[in-house]
Amino acid sequence: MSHGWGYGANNGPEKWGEDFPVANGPRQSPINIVPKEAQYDSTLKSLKLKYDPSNANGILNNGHSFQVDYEDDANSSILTGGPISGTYRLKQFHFHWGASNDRGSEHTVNGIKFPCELHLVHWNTKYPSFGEAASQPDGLAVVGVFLKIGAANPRLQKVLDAFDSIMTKGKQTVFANFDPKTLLPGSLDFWTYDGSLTTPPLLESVSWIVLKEPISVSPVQMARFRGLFFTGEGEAPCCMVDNYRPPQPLKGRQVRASFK
Ligand SMILES: COc1ccc(N[C@H](NS(N)(=O)=O)Oc2ccccc2)cc1OC
Ligand SMILES: [Zn+2]
Repeated sequence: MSHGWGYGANNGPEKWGEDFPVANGPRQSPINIVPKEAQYDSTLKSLKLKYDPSNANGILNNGHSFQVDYEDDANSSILTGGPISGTYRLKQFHFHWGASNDRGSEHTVNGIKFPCELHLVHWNTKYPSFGEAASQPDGLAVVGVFLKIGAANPRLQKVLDAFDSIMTKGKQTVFANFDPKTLLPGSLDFWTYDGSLTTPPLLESVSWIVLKEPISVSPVQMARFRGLFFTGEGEAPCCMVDNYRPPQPLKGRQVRASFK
């Protein structure tokens, strides 16, 4: 794959293994979650997310999704508890979505795809940086939240309102004072398993924490996600849709549940 990775026919998930052989590794993500096969683990702690809204530091169209970045030079926006030990700092959050409401999420539940999935990416502070942590088996923790079609979600509004400034690849704009905790559902019940980044470099360093309860998104709000572009200004426009990797083989991994 001479050109960069993406989600098209020539550079999409089926081709990533050419440049990133770990694509066929033992702990790849996402996966299909089968609740009946998940084992309840009473030793799992409750998830603790403590975010400082003032750490929000801009929103960027990176050509694969859009991401909201967070200052991570102190333990002010952190994840603890759940399946992880120690303290993980929030680095950024981003989304994956489909061209239509029948697809878009990366994880699936009993084979069901959601229209969108939110990822909050955190790194283990036992390592000096995100980059260092990303190469360690216990380096990252990503909280995944499903979005399902329903009433318009007012919590998404601030993110959606920034889209006009980040329509094309490489565009970024100011994005301050935002608490991603407002994007979480009422219940923090979760499934957890050992996995990887779902995009190149597909590093097998992620403790996945997928929340059972989805949050809502309206059809109109989903249409706004699809108005973004993979391509840069002045290039032939290609709508930013279907930026998800399909589920990968479980390869014997156990999925644990924090709830009965
Ligand atoms: C802070 O640096 C990184 C952060 C994240 C990811 N990959 C991340 N993987 S995921 N889906 O498993 O969270 O996916 C994307 C997908 C689209 C846009 C941005 C992140 C990769 C990073 O550097 C390589
Ligand atoms: Zn992601």
